[in-house]
This record gives sequence, C-alpha cells and structure tokens, in this order.
Amino acid sequence: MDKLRNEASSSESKTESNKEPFWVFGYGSLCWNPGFEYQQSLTGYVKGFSRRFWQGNTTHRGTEDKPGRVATLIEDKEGITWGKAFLVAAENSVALPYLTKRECKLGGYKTCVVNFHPTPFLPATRADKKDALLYIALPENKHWLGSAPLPDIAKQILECRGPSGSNVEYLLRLADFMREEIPEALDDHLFSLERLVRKFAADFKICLRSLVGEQERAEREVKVAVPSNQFASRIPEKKLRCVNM
Ligand SMILES: N[C@@H](CCC(=O)N[C@@H](CS)C(=O)NCC(=O)O)C(=O)O
Repeated sequence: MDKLRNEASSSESKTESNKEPFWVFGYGSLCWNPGFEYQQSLTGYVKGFSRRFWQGNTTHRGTEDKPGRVATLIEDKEGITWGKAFLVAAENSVALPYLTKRECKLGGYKTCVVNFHPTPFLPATRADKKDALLYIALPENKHWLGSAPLPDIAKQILECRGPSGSNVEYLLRLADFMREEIPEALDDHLFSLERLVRKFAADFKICLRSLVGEQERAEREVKVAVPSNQFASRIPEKKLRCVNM
C-alpha cells in the first residue's frame, strides 16, 4: 500500500532556484476540470485508497445551509483509485497557488505526496511510478461529512448546488470521465451513486440535463499543451438526457 507523504518534503525541493516539473493527481473534479496549465496528462491510479463522496462542500457544489458532497479518498489496504495525473512545468508559478486556493482554502483538502502509477501498457519510459501531489480531505477538516447510506448521499447530491454548479454535474462528469477515459476501472461507490441519482431524478421527474452546465468537453481541455496519451473513447459519448422528455 502506498503511503501519503507530507508535502513539505516535496515543496522544499521546489525552491525558487531549482524548481522542477511536478505531477498532480486528480480523482474528483480535477480529472475533468483541472483549471491549470499542464504539459501532459496520464491516466493511472493510486494504491491503498478508495474514493468516497464523504467530503462536504459549501464553496463549489453546495452552500453553508445545504452543503454538497464531493470526492475524497479513504485509506483502504486493498483499494485502488483511478484518475488522471497532470505534469506541471517547472516555470508554471500559477498552478500551485491556484490549487492551494481551490482545494485547501475553499475545499478543506490538505496537500500530500503519493506514488502515482500510470496506466499499464504505456511505453516503458512512461510506465514507472511517479511522485505526485494529491489533495485529500481528512475527517478532521471542518467540511467533513463522512459515511451515510448511499440513497441519502444520492438525494443530497440531487438537491445541492453551489457557485460552480449543481452537485449532480460534479458526480455525472466524474462518472463520464471514468467511463470514457478509464473504462476498465471499477468504482462501485461512484457508479452506484450515479445509478441512484438517475433513478431518483426519474422518480421525482427532475431533468438531469437542466442540472448539468453546457460547458463543452473541448472547452475543458483547452489547457492541454501536449496531447495526452489517452485511450480513445471506446464508449460513444454518453449524452445526458432529460429523463422526463
Ligand atoms: N482533490 C480531489 C477533489 C477535488 C475537488 O473535487 N475539489 C472540489 C471541491 S474544493 C472542486 O474543486 N470543485 C470544483 C468544481 O466543483 O467545479 C481531486 O483530486 O479531484
């Protein structure tokens, strides 16, 4: 099992004089909306963790009165969490302050360093595990919500929205990302939540398309400086459909 390491040891290595490129691993909204410039991206996984929608959020996908739920990682000896890592150029002095504000200040996440394992079968030179920065929400942070029955989490996601949009959009874009870029990855928690949200939306006659922003995939990928080595999408683009059309 890979252990989280304190980021201080890695940030010390990025002093002004000898800054070097670094990897950031995303497993939630960073997968589909990194928001910073990067040189390349690789799908892959971290070992010893499972993804859970157990972090509350009042600044992006919820409000103080109705906090939404976003992804974090919990330690799980047998767990593997798939996502996407982004290589940030040494001269990029914007990405870290941006991530500190978005993840730590606004989201309650803390910065760690973890072993990132690129998707196997890449050209050997790119398949070695790499140190990556990772933002994880731990139980002691003030936004922590923790475990709840999946139907309750699904209903909470269906009801919440914040300055960045609906909590449903957050869930469905992550599920879409996993299906399209890492179709072989399993994540029972994520896809069970997606199924429940779609079911409740149908039961309550809620149009999902009205809850998901129209930001096109192309817009979200504007940051790629070098085409990433991604699987071609083997599953036709899944259109969100109005369940009561
Ligand atoms: N740290 C996780 C989760 C990051 C995440 O989802 N953060 C939220 C809450 S602070 C966020 O930035 N949301 C932006 C959005 O929902 O559009 C990741 O690596 O993706």
